[in-house]
Amino acid sequence: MEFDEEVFLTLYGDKLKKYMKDQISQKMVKNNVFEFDIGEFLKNYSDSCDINDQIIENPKLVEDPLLYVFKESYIDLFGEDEHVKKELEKTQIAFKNPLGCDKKIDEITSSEMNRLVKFEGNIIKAAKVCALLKKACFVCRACGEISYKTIHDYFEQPRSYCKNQNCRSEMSIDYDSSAYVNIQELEIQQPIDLMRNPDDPPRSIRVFLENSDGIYSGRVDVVGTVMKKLTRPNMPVFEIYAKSNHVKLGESFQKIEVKDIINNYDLINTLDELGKKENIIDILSNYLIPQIKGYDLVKKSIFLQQVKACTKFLPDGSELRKDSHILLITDPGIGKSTMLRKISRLFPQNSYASVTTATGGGLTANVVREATEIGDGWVVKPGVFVRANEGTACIDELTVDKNVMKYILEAMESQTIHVNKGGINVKLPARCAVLAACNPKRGRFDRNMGVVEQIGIPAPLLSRFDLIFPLKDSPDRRRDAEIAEHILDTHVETATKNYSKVLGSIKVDGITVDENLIKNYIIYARTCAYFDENHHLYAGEVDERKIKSPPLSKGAKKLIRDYYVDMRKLGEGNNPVPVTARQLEAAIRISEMHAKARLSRKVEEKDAKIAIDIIEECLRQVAYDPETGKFDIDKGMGEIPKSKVDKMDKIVDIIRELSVLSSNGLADECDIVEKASEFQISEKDVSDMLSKLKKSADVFSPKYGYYRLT
Ligand SMILES: Nc1ncnc2c1ncn2[C@@H]1O[C@H](COP(=O)(O)OP(=O)(O)OP(=O)(O)O)[C@@H](O)[C@H]1O
Repeated sequence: MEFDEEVFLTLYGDKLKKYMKDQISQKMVKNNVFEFDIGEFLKNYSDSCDINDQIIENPKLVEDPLLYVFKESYIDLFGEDEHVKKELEKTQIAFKNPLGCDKKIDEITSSEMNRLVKFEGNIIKAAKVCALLKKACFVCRACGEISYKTIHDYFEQPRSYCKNQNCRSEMSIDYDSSAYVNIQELEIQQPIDLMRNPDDPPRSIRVFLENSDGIYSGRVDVVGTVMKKLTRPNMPVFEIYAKSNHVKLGESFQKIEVKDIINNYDLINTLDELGKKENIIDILSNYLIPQIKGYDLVKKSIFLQQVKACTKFLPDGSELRKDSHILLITDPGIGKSTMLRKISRLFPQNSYASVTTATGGGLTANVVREATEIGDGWVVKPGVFVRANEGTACIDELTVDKNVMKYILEAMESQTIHVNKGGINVKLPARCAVLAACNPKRGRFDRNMGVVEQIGIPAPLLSRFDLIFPLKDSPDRRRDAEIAEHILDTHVETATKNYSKVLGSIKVDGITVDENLIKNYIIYARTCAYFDENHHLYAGEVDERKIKSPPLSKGAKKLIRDYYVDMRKLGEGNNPVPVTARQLEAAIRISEMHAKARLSRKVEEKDAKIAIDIIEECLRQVAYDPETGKFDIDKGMGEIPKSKVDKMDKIVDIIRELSVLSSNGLADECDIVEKASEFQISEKDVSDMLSKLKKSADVFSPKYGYYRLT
């Protein structure tokens, strides 16, 4: 359809003028950009629906007549003086809500050239914001004629010739009188949930975003014109890119999904019915990772982690962490990678990475030099934690690289990633739960050693995990037979595509529960959409501060407080310190998750009881000191346990005493061992502690077998 400006203005000029006058008087033009909301216009003028097609087909050609109408509307409203004239010359049109041009990134091909498209994707690269010459002011050096010309194609040298009949000479650009806009170069990747095959390499497209305030991460909706750029001087080969002046941070995935849920009354009734079942959390969590048999408490904790705790904001607007981080330390081959991969595919915001292949920057964010068209080449590349914002970052083989663990600490506590390099200084949101997994230091658990000595994770990072599950692979005839049966059934069902016993859906009192229903249930619980009073809030732009969520009941508060105080009491005197404030907050978070997971309007005592039981079970497995028979949180969080600290002090006293008594000021290791045995400290413990004291430079060994204090 050939575009004719005259015909366009004849057909739509009056309606556009009326619409624009209404819009201009309602909201001032921001950054010289008038957002023309096509959908909104058609609501007012449904008989002009052809305009939508005209705009999609010829976005560049339509801009000028739209601008002409805009200027007329503006002058009708505010009159015209030199200032208004100058401002109007800088104005541009941004298209919003075009109808019928939604594309997936892998569908944006040469057939879309010069057309308007709408697509969504994740920002995987973002350069710094620069200034773009948008409206060139051309001056004729011969006769002084001045004209303005919008630059549509960045890669063509702008040219203009004098319109004066007697002149017609080429004009030159007056850069000082030209109009500029912010521009940012982005690379946007197709989200995994929009891919036909999630295992295919995702497509990405370069986007030049005009009027950008600086956007560096997140899932975005883009409206833009498909353009081309010559890639080689001597071959007609072009790279496709999108030129946009309207990018909107996409609403988080669950908010989009929850809109579908709250409009589906049958689904709401089904979910509400499920929430009433007595042991619904156990049923759903056990079915969450069907291919793995057993580890019910781990699966329950992972299920609750997906539900997330309540969103709470402090008066200063900062958010209290609602994500519980979970660490699995497992013997080889028990299914940790399978569990992480399964969770990473549950929702688009969930991401998976293995530290064997990911760098610290790859997990958090990188600022690197790359070939960009604009800017000085520095680009921000959001990592797994940023891409998992509002979801879960599944990090496998956590301990294979000590350097990587340093990067993760900030992300897990502050839930933001701060990058400041190459002139780019931004804070990226990383409000995600972490589900991490690793093997013990020596590859598998040594039954003679405490768990924490075998973890190899620095204490500050270890203490960020609400729950730590050491999973040992101990041969057990009955359990091994069950797992073997389960694995065999899994293989048979995947081979025959007959998902029945292991991978098929389950019945809960007549309700068929499949993976899709579980996802909906988790979103329904996570967003508290089961509170009717939240439904209208999810209909439009969601303000999380207004979402109602289950408050802690008096009984639950008392239970958590008493648990904390009782366990802290165990730390009195010479006893090890059993819990810290972090475990208290973990108890609050997990109680809230459990209440939400059963669609309860209140966090009750039973939720707090279960949360405390889960935490105690972890403490028992990780922080329990077999020698003293007590909980020692320092042991569980990677510090040296109290009992070891007592023994360590004793060894130091012995070295001090023997050094003073000996002629050369050194304590002989044999004498240390003999003296230590009087305090029930074994030779192995003496040797361990001497090596720890040497490593911490508390003792010095000038020659083999002899020690003195530093
Ligand atoms: N309890 C289980 N139930 C069902 N399948 C299991 C179980 N444990 C292990 N498997 C199977 O064993 C295989 C190994 O699992 P996976 O690769 O996840 O182990 P891993 O713990 O990651 O091993 P590694 O620590 O060596 O990486 C997978 O095919 C998994 O399905």
